[in-house]
Amino acid sequence: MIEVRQLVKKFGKLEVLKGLDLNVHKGSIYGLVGANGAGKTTLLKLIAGIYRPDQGSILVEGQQVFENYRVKENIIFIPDDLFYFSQYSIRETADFFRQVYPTWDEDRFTELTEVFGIDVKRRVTRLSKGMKRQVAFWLALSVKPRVLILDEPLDGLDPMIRSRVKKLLLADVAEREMSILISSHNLRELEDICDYMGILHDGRIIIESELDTLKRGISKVQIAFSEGTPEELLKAENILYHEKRGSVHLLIMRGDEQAIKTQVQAFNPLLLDVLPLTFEEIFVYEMGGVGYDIRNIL
Ligand SMILES: Nc1ncnc2c1ncn2[C@@H]1O[C@H](COP(=O)(O)OP(=O)(O)OP(=O)(O)O)[C@@H](O)[C@H]1O
Repeated sequence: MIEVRQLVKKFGKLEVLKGLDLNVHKGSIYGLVGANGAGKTTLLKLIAGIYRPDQGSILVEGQQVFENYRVKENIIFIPDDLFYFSQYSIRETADFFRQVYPTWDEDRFTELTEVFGIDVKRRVTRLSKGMKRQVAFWLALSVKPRVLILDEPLDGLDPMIRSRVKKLLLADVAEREMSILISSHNLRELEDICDYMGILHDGRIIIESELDTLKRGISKVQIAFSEGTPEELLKAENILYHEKRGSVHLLIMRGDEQAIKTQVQAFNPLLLDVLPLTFEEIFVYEMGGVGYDIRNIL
């Protein structure tokens, strides 16, 4: 659905994206994460066709995006900093969307009044920050795009609306195979809704995986032994991180839960706990591998 190959983007001398590859499958939700300034917004703007790539290609449904209005008609981008025409009411903004997007669904717009419930005569720029964000989703969902690109999307929505918007997004993915690319620092929320994850670091996607696969392949292990610790176990190649707290060893190990249990039980531990990592822990761990401090998450 979205295929990004060897993408390079520079701002003056600053090379933000350095040959980046990314794949979003049709009908999936892809969570894009990375440190502040990693280049997430830049990447989303490139995929939405707002920026021109310096090198590489961005294909959406097999077609280049930049200056291709046919493809852009099927893409909605909700940016972090929303833009609305200053004099327009919600109704006038909706009319503008109806003219721009051939897939605009007026019935859906009316139906969604029940969810968003803001008077359509109100001028959008005079609404609160959260209400402006609600209008962005209201309009986006009424377009029924094939691709939805969201930059820090749910920030500022109250918990009730947040949960309803998530349900609406998931329903569109399930029913119409809409694809969503979503950038957020809220890893718990991403873990709830995404099926793929990509970690952007130093201008590239350093890890791209189905979330389940990512989670199955790595575990947090707590072990203790009645007598001395078997050095042989601690030398195992699949141990990615080791720390001793009192008599308990905390390990991050690659491998599925059963394989890890079999491996460790051979050394007769007094205590053995194999726990899944949350996506937040996996992210912090993987970033640890590229120079971040991970001690505090264990
Ligand atoms: N229009 C621009 N002109 C010059 N530099 C830019 C421009 N847009 C972004 N940058 C720079 O590119 C880098 C990546 O910025 P970007 O906004 O894409 O990061 P981000 O991953 O979205 O960050 P955050 O998580 O803080 O929102 C930063 O160093 C930023 O200063």
